[in-house]
Parts: sequence; C-alpha cells; structure tokens
Amino acid sequence: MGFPAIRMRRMRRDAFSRALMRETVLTPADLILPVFVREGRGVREPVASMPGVERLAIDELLKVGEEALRLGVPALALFPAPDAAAKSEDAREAWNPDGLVQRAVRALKQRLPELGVITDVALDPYTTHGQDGLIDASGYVLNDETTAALVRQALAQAEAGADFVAPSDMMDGRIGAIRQALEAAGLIHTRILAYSAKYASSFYGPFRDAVGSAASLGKGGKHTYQMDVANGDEALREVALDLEEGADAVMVKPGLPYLDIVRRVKERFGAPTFVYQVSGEYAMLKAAGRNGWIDERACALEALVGIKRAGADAILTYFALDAARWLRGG
Ligand SMILES: NCC(=O)CCC(=O)O
Ligand SMILES: [Mg+2]
Repeated sequence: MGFPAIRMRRMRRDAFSRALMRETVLTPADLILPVFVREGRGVREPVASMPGVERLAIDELLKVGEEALRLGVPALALFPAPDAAAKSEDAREAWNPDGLVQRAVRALKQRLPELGVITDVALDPYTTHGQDGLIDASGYVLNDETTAALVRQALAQAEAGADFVAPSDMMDGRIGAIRQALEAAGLIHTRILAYSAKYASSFYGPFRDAVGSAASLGKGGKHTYQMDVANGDEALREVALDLEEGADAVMVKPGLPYLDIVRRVKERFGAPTFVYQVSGEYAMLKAAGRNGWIDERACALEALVGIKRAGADAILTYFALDAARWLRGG
C-alpha cells in the first residue's frame, strides 16, 4: 500500500496529532547544569567565551543550586576554577579536604540535600602544566601514578558528600581503582559517572578558558589519553571496560558531533548513558544566536532533543536552566 492511501502528512496536519506521535520528549529532569566554582564571596565572574556562564563563589553557587531545584533540574556538575596559587606540579590541592570543590560540595549538600552533586575527577585545574594527570620529564602523562592521585581526589570528594564522582581523565583502570577505594572506605552509595568515551576534541576550548587551564596547557594536546575523534569501535571497548570496573553510568563527550557513538553505546550496553554538550557547542549556538543568525532558543532545544533521541538518558548542558525555563513555557 502506498500513496494516496498512505499520506504521511495527515498525522502532521494538526498540533494535537503531532503531539500524540512525538517520540522524544525533553524535560528539565533530563538536564544537568555544569558550574564553575571559584574562591571569594558574592563573586560572579563572567567567562568571555561562554556568554551567560559565570565562575561562582560558593555563596552564589548556592543560589544557582536553588534555582536549578526550583526549575526541576536534578543535579549540578562542579568544575573548579582555582586560584593560580592552588596549582602545582603534583596537583595536591585536588584532594585537600578543605579544598574549593570539597567546601562547595559540603555547602550544597547541607543547604540543598535533595540536589544531586557531581564532582569532576581529573587533575587539570590543579596542575601547573594543565594536563589531566602527572607527567614525566618528557611531558608524557603517567597512567598508574595519575590513577593513584585520582583515587585520593575521588575519596576526598566522596567524603565531602558528592553523590557522583565523575572521572573525566581517561586513564586506564581508574574506574576499578576508585570503585575499590570507595568500597574499602565504606562509601558504598557513591555513584561513579565514567567519562568513558571522551574525545580529544577541539570543542573544549571555552571550558579551558573558564577553568584557567588553557594558558598552562599551551600547545600540548591530550591525544595520548583522550580518544581519536575518528574512532567508534574504540569507544565501545572503553565503555565495556568502565562498566566492568564498576561504573554506574557512562558518558559520551562531546555531544552533537558524536551522536552515532551515543546510539551505539546505548544500544549495545543499555546502561545509563549521559552526554556532555560541551563548551564549544554552547559557544557556537550562543554566538550565532547573538548575531541574529539563528534562533538561539529553538536551535538549543533542537540540539538537546537530538541528543536525547540518539539515546542519552541525561545531558550535561550550560543551557540547563534556560532550557528548563523554555520547556516550562517561560
Ligand atoms: N572535563 C570537562 C572538559 O574537559 C570540557 C568540557 C567542556 O568543554 O564543556
Ligand atoms: Mg578508559
């Protein structure tokens, strides 16, 4: 049977029948807001390459957390933008129990216990060289030594009350090492969100401005640990290993250029699959919107629905609060 018995446009004719056959519905509960945390009180410092995004002192962060809850956004992902004095060759500030992130976690969990708090496990905000791990004399990022440092960092975050620790560093074996350490410490409820398929993407540029690692990183890339943008099968092997090692959820990052990976990961493993719409994706939409070249709201929501349609269970996006407002008709 074909045309004219079949006319695909019949169902598209009216809003009610379009609504009834809609396959993917984006809600605020699908979204996680990444936030940049800094020292100080009452400070909100704009990030030039990410219009609308600010580095927040902890008291300001609490207000943003409250707004997220009010809008139905279930969780924040914290990223530190520490003072330059907190950076060192060995990143030891990362596991200081009174460090910036640990204080931010405690403040959030005390004031807003029902808001999910996700912490970033990686050394780049704390290293003088801007790499995610510890390096040898040639600048190569050392796997096992870095993993030992990441375990200390994850424990400090979990002890402060983080609901999810989220290793974004791409060292081999770190999920298993962190899981073992959490169990041994009695922290059996702490979830691990593994950045399993994290690509060596150029779309992270504005993020590196935000956390202040761009200058220290200089021309050094992250290609010896993050994945080659051309690869798909390798992502599936990474995800399989992280799930085996004890990850509760896995991440694909960035979002829009990697939706084939999202689909393959979701179909193959059926595990909670999170996607990070990264800073460069945000900056592109913002810049074009601000120039009047695209409709920012419509295009941002379209990108987010597309990511969910591809298989994402949750999306980290700098649009989270705006998108929640738009979805609620604001
Ligand atoms: N671990 C976080 C990143 O590496 C970048 C995120 C972004 O570009 O938004
Ligand atoms: Mg891996």
